[in-house]
Amino acid sequence: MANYDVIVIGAGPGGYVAAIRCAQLGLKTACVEGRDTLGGTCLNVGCIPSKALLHATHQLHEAEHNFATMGLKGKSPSVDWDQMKAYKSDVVGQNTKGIEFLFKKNKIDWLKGWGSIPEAGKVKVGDEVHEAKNIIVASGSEPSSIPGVEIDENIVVSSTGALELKKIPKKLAVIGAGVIGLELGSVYARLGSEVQVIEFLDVITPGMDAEVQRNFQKLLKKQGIEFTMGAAVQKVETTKTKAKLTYKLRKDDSEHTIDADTVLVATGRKPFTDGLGLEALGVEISPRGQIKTDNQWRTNVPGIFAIGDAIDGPMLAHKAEDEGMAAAEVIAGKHGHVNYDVIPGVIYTAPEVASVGKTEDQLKEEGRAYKVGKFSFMGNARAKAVFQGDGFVKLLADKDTDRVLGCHIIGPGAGDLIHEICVAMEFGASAEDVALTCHAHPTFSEAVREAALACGSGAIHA
Ligand SMILES: Cc1cc2nc3c(=O)[nH]c(=O)nc-3n(C[C@H](O)[C@H](O)[C@H](O)COP(=O)(O)OP(=O)(O)OC[C@H]3O[C@@H](n4cnc5c(N)ncnc54)[C@H](O)[C@@H]3O)c2cc1C
Ligand SMILES: NC(=O)c1ccc[n+]([C@@H]2O[C@H](COP(=O)([O-])OP(=O)(O)OC[C@H]3O[C@@H](n4cnc5c(N)ncnc54)[C@H](O)[C@@H]3O)[C@@H](O)[C@H]2O)c1
Repeated sequence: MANYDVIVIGAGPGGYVAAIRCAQLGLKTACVEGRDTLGGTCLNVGCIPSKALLHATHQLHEAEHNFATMGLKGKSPSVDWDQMKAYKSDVVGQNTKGIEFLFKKNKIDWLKGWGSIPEAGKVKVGDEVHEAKNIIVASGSEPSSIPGVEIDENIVVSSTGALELKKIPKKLAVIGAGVIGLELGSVYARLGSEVQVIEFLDVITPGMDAEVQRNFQKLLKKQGIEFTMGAAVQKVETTKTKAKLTYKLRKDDSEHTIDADTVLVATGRKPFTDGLGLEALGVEISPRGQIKTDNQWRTNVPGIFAIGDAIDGPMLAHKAEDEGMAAAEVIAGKHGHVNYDVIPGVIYTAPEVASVGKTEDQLKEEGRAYKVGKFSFMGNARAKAVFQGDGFVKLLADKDTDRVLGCHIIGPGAGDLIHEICVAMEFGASAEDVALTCHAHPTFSEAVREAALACGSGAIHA
C-alpha cells in the first residue's frame, strides 16, 4: 500500500496525459492500467493501429493508381497481410513503450491491474489498497453493438477485431457510416475487399457539414465503396465462415439481405466503467452511461474526477488529453481550461476530412448571419501535383464582424490544415487576419488562405 496525491485509473490519452501533468506539477502520482500495455484504446486498438493501416493501404493505392502516370513503371506491390499487421503492431509497440518511458521519466508508478474505488480516497488494485487524495477516472469506452447483432470478433467484428482480421475479406459489410466505418472501410476497399456500408441515416458522418458529407460520400463511392442509406439493420446471422445481414429500408419498410465474409459493427462506442464500483460510491451516471462531472471535471463525490470517453462530449483522443491536462491543473490548485468550441474532428481517409467550429446548419439554426469563403483544391498547384485536387476548404465567418466561426475541409492534409483555423479561432481572429497572413507557396495551406480571401474581396486562383 502506498499514499499518493493522485491516482489515475486508466492509461489512455486522457489518463496518461493527466498522470504526466500531475507529476510535472509536483504531485505524487500513480496510474492504474489493466491492459498489458499503456496508451488505452487509442494507442492499442484505435487511433494508432488504424492510421498505420490507412498509411500502408494509401501507399498501395498510390502505387496502383498514380505511379505509372509519374513514370514509375513496373508491377504494383502485392499485399503481405501478415507483414502489414506486423508493421502496424510494431508502430503500436513503439508508441506504448514510449508512454512507459514517459512514466519512468516523470516518476509515475504504473499500478498494473484492474482498479476499483472501495471508498473515496482509496483505490484497490488486486489485493492492494492504495490511498489517494484525488482520483481521476479515465476508464474510456468500448464498442457498442445494436440489437440482433452479436460481436464475436471473428465473423462479426468491432473495430478491434477489424484491425486483426485473419485474412482480407472478399466482401465486408460495414454497419454505420461514421468515422470508424469509413476509415476501416477505406482500408479494406484499398486492399481489394468489396465494401458495402449500411447506414441508418440518409447522410454519412452525422454532425458534419452537409456539403462535406455529400462530397465525401461521392469521393468514397468513386473509390469503390458502396452505400446503402436509410437502412435499419435487423440482424446478422452467422455460419462458421459467413454472415447474412438483414436490413429494412426506412423509406418503404422493405426487407433485404446481403451475404458477407465479415461484418464490421461501427455504430458507436459507449463509456466503460465496469468494475470501478461507482454506483456503490454514489457517483452520478447519465442515462447514456457517462460519468457526470461539473465544468472542472469533478464528479459529485469529493476527490473523484472523471475525464475522456467516460464522460460527456466527443469521443476523441485530443479531447481526452485536454481534459487530462486541465483536471491535473485543477487538482494542483491552478486553472484548468478546455475550449469545447474549438475541438477539431478529423477523418483520416484519402482525402482527409477535417472540421472545427460551427457548421452552416448550426449557424442557420442559431439565426446568425454568416458568410462563406470556399476554395477548391483544383486551384491549388501542390494538390494537383499529388493527384489530390478533389475537395475544398470552406471557411465560415460572421457576416458583420468577419470573425471566424468554423472551417470544413475535405482534401489533402486536411487534418493538419485545420489547426491554422483552430489557432485563429482561439485568438478570435477574423477571416481577414487569415487572408493577410503570408502562406508559403506551393503548399496545401494556401487553399485555407484562399478560402479566407473568398470571405472578403475574393480568392486569387478561383
Ligand atoms: C478504431 C478507432 C480509431 C480511433 N481513431 C481516433 C483518431 O484517429 N483520433 C482520435 O482523436 N480518436 C480516435 N479514436 C477514439 C480514441 O481512441 C478515444 O477517444 C480515446 O482513446 C479516449 O481516451 P480515454 O483516455 O478516455 O480512454 P481509453 O483510450 O479508452 O483508455 C482507457 C483505459 O483505461 C483502462 N481501464 C478502464 N477501466 C480500468 C480499470 N478499472 N482499471 C484499470 N484500467 C482500466 C482501459 O484498459 C484503457 O486502457 C479511435 C477509436 C477507435 C476505436
Ligand atoms: N478519426 C477519428 O477521430 C476517429 C476514428 C475512429 C473513431 N473515432 C471515435 O470513435 C467513436 C466511435 O466511432 P463510430 O464510427 O463507431 O461511431 P460514430 O458515432 O462516428 O458513427 C456511428 C454511425 O453508425 C450509424 N448507426 C447507428 N446505429 C445504426 C444502425 N442500427 N444501423 C445502421 N447504422 C447505424 C450512425 O448513424 C452513425 O453514422 C466516435 O465517437 C469517434 O469520434 C474517432
